Amino acid sequence: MAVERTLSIIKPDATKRNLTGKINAKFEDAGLRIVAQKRIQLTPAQAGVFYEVHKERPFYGELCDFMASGPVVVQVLEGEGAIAKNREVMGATNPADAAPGTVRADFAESVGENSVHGSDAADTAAQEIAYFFSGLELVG
Ligand SMILES: Nc1ncnc2c1ncn2[C@@H]1O[C@H](COP(=O)(O)OP(=O)(O)OP(=O)(O)O)[C@@H](O)[C@H]1O
Repeated sequence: MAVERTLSIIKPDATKRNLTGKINAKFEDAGLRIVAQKRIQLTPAQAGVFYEVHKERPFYGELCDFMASGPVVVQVLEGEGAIAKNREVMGATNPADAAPGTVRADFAESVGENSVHGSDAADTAAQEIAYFFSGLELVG
């Protein structure tokens, strides 16, 4: 399987509860290497651009406000099959459906405030990484 990179976000509900280290431990234990990482505060408009694909969904406004409600940690994870592996470690969108031991099963508060984001495909991963990181910030 090819080595891939994926964009991960530790969302405001998780940074607020000091869960960054525990979530990163799950990524690293699964063989994902954190090759770039920074803590930033998004504006609702910046969150809106990131989640543009969801703009027709009823929860779009709520989602943008939530993503701007506190700091997020944006990070690039690297490893074999990293995109699918990260989504496996994250668990289902709704924590009630997430498999035991996943980030969302252990930490998410609701379907909206669900602790993490992860890219869903190679093309979106490339776009999402470029939204937050410059080439200079990405070391192998
Ligand atoms: N019914 C809902 N009510 C409120 N927020 C929601 C709802 N469904 C999804 N969301 C929010 O929108 C995000 C994107 O939804 P999507 O269906 O793409 O889930 P996902 O692919 O598991 O999550 P992500 O894109 O964050 O990795 C979710 O992670 C969640 O924060």
